[in-house]
Amino acid sequence: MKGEGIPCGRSLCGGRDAVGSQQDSCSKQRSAGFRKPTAVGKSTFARLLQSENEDWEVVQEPVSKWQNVEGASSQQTVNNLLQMMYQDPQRWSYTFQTFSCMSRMRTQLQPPAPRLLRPQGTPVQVFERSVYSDRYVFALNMFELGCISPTEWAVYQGWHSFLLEQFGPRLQLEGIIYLRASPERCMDRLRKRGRDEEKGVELAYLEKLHTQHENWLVHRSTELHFEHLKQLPVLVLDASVEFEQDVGVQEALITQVTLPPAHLSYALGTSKPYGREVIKGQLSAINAWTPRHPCCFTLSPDREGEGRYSTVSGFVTVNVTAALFARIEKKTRTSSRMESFIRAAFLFAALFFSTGSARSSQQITHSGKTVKLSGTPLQASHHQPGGGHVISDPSFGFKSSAYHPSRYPMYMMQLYRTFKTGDAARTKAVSPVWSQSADNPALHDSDSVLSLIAKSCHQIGERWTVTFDMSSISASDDIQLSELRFRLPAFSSSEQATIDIFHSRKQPCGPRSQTCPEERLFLGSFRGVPGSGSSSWKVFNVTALLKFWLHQGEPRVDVGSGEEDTDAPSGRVEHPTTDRVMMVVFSKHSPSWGGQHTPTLIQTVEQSKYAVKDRAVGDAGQNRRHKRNRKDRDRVREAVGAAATAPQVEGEQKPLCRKVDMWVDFDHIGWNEWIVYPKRYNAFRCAGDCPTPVDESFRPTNHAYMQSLLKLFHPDRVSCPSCVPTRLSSLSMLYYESDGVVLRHHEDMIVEECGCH
Ligand SMILES: Nc1ncnc2c1ncn2[C@@H]1O[C@H](COP(=O)(O)OP(=O)(O)O)[C@@H](O)[C@H]1O
Ligand SMILES: Nc1nc2c(ncn2[C@H]2C[C@H](O)[C@@H](COP(=O)(O)O)O2)c(=O)[nH]1
Repeated sequence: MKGEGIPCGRSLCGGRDAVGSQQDSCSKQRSAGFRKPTAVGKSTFARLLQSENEDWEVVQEPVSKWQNVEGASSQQTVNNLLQMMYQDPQRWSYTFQTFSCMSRMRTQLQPPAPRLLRPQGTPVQVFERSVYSDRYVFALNMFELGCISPTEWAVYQGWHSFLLEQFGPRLQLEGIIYLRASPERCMDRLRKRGRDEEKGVELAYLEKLHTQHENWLVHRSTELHFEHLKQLPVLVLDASVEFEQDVGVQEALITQVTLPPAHLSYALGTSKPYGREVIKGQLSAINAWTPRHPCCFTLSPDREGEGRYSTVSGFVTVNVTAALFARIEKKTRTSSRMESFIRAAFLFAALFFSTGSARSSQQITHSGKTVKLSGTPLQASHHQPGGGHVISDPSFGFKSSAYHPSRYPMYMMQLYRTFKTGDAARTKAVSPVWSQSADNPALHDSDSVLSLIAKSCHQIGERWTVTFDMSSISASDDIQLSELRFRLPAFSSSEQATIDIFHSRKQPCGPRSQTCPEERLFLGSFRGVPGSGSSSWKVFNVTALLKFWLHQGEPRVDVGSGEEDTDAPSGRVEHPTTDRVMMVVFSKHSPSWGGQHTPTLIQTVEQSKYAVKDRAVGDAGQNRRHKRNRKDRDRVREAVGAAATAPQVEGEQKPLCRKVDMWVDFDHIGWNEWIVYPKRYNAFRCAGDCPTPVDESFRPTNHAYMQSLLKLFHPDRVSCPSCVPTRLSSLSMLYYESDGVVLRHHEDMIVEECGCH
């Protein structure tokens, strides 16, 4: 194993070649110029995170301490251990790892900054690397390179395990963010940084470090010695993108870190006393956020026995940051704010990598006891040359991307996030945080939010014309609020603007037609003052205008050819629309408006052009899909709660009716391309026998009770009552519909309770 895969041009551990067999093997296996790797952009990204939210504290890696090792008295000679390690790795690697690990330990143990201990807020500590990367990346790497001898490695591991056990939960993390970029990209950034000590670092070394990170965080093949670490959620971000200057990419990355799991706030925000089962259910809901990889938040065994959690005061409701790291804690047990805060410690484990992928998850700590959350890939975002982003399969780079070609509307992601966080009572309320009409009570009745990107936007002097395809808004939508939003510098700098709004839908056209006839309907016009307010989004309430058009209006029809630009008057300026000009419609589906019922998920799927597109593939595709579906079904089956699927030992009593896990991964059912969030959720299901006679705890109907009595007295006459869902809850989903993205609540998606009926 030692030195395996290491380029061996020159010795990495130069200078010690002649010292014994261990050193010999080292010198043979290591390539020359081993210097330090890294520079993926951890510090840069960490600064970004910190600037995003004042509740976040980024604790930097103590590199300066390594560069200036002070003697016992601070007057003594100062040594640059980092440089010594790079210059003579064989001599200094063990010493370096001892020192780096101790300094990391100190950093992780230090109390959070006082500003984080305010009574409000949801503090999160973010560490640049940790005692775990010290061992499972760097020290291991040095050992494999032969720069640390087997004896040194054994000694290192001995004290590392001992100390970590001693400090226990104080050193535990709640999540890992793996910034992933190719070794080549890291090399570029390392050169750009131009640190003296790193001048001799070669690509081969970065590649080796890359492999260590991949083994630990992606392939999960590194042997770990701490149970909690095995469950630790890992969010992989594509750090190869140039995010330093690009606000859009920054937003996309930050959103991935902070996007909350579905139902998190619900889980943490209600005010009833919690029983263990309730907590479990809530945790499962939180887990819904973590698609793809089984498991996540579970109660640790030591919590199981307790049976009852505290009231709501025992919970910290976290806003965005809670997404990754929520710590359930009981105020009655915690003596200080410091103990009770949400210590969402990230480890910037990653440094040097190839194309990105994402896993995310978390661990909740409750006064030293832990509830673990392990995770799944989040969407990784590629920056497109055109300035937009596409969301691709998180495992891109390893398997084919499934991405939606259109821009992933940041606004909707934020709205989803806000909505989830504010979904305290799992009502149908839509959080108005992102709306200027925040105090509009009508919003609380909305059950869907549709965002439409303008098809075009142009300006002639003070007159602005925006065109949307409104076909996805139906008369049965009871519009609660509609906002026209602009984020265009030219618009913001205008003193006055007259805005004309059009609806237009391209007519179906022949396969060869370039220009299809286009019918434009004039919705209305209004005057506004864009320059007011400091927000970058200029928002206008167009609810009345849209309602009028939908229900009473006699729209003016303006038939165009699709080539209207040709006779455009001079002075006309076209503006970009993606993420810049949009209409957001909050509505409630009302049968009274259109005589229909709220669309069921089945109707939604049937009407979805994405789903239709999927069905339209030819026979070959069909066959492939069938095969895949079979595989997927198998996978789904695997994901179903182990307890429920475990084979029954003959004669052993079957478990009684209860709720068990049933993970629905939208990828596995071919819906991943149109569902944005969640990618996976725990729908639960009911499994087990109904006893005869059935008792109250199974919430039987009278009929079921009678049936169970009959079964008791005449076993052959009737079957037992069935174990079925007796209470279901809704799931909020963000998905593409027509040309927009919609946030909608679908009823009866999650089993809350099972019983015998
Ligand atoms: N996403 C990025 N795009 C372009 N340059 C970057 C990016 N991230 C970091 N850099 C640059 O790369 C160099 C190393 O970044 P730094 O944040 O110090 O890395 P690390 O903390 O991981 O060692 C710096 O010069 C920084 O300006
Ligand atoms: N041999 C080790 N080198 C390490 C360790 N931790 C960090 N480093 C190196 C890598 C860089 O040269 C420098 C700091 O890196 P950043 O990329 O974070 O700026 O220190 C270690 O544990 N062992």
